[in-house]
Amino acid sequence: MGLWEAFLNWLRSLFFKQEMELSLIGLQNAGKTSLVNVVATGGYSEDMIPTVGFNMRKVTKGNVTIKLWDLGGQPRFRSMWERYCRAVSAIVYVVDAADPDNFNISKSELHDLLSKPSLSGIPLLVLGNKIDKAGALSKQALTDQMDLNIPNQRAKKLLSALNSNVLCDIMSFLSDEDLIRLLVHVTFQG
Ligand SMILES: Nc1nc2c(ncn2[C@@H]2O[C@H](COP(=O)(O)OP(=O)(O)OP(=O)(O)O)[C@@H](O)[C@H]2O)c(=O)[nH]1
Ligand SMILES: [Mg+2]
Repeated sequence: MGLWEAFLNWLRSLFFKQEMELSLIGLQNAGKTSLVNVVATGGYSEDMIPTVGFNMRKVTKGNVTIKLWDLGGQPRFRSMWERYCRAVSAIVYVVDAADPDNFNISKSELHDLLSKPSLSGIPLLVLGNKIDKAGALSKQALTDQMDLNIPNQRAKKLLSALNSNVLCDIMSFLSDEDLIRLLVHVTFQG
């Protein structure tokens, strides 16, 4: 980063507090609450209980405050997903990349959600979790599996989403290690 740009960023940071809201969704056991815990406290535990309904957590780092809606992934909670995604800055869809038995249902739930007119235009980040496990799909394989290969028009939007502040700020919350563990694909629905 150039000196001038760094200076401008510093100046900006004095005046602007950024706030954003994210919704974490995906099937049960995908690792959403674990991700929230990593972002909020850096802690990770194998001993988790399924989320009933939803949890909300606010995390502040520097000038950025992120409100995280962590939704339950069991079938009985999925009808709430849309309601909690309507007004957010970005949707984070978490997939267990090492659970082939659930890829199809995860894909259909994701595409169901993406077909909702109320959610068009909201950036979507698809995270392939559990890539530490044997047999976890690679980024490309998961992209194919989830049917996220997007035509040219969308690909352009994908690039603009990648460059957008919102997603950059989300990224800056995660350590390199978490990112490598989690990041699979970013796309943009519009
Ligand atoms: N191996 C491995 N296990 C993980 C990872 N992330 C989460 N888990 C485990 O997956 C299990 C489920 O994690 P949760 O975070 O509760 O999953 P969830 O998506 O919040 O589930 P619901 O609340 O039911 O929707 C826990 O036993 C976690 O320890 C990961 O990156 N690798
Ligand atoms: Mg949970």
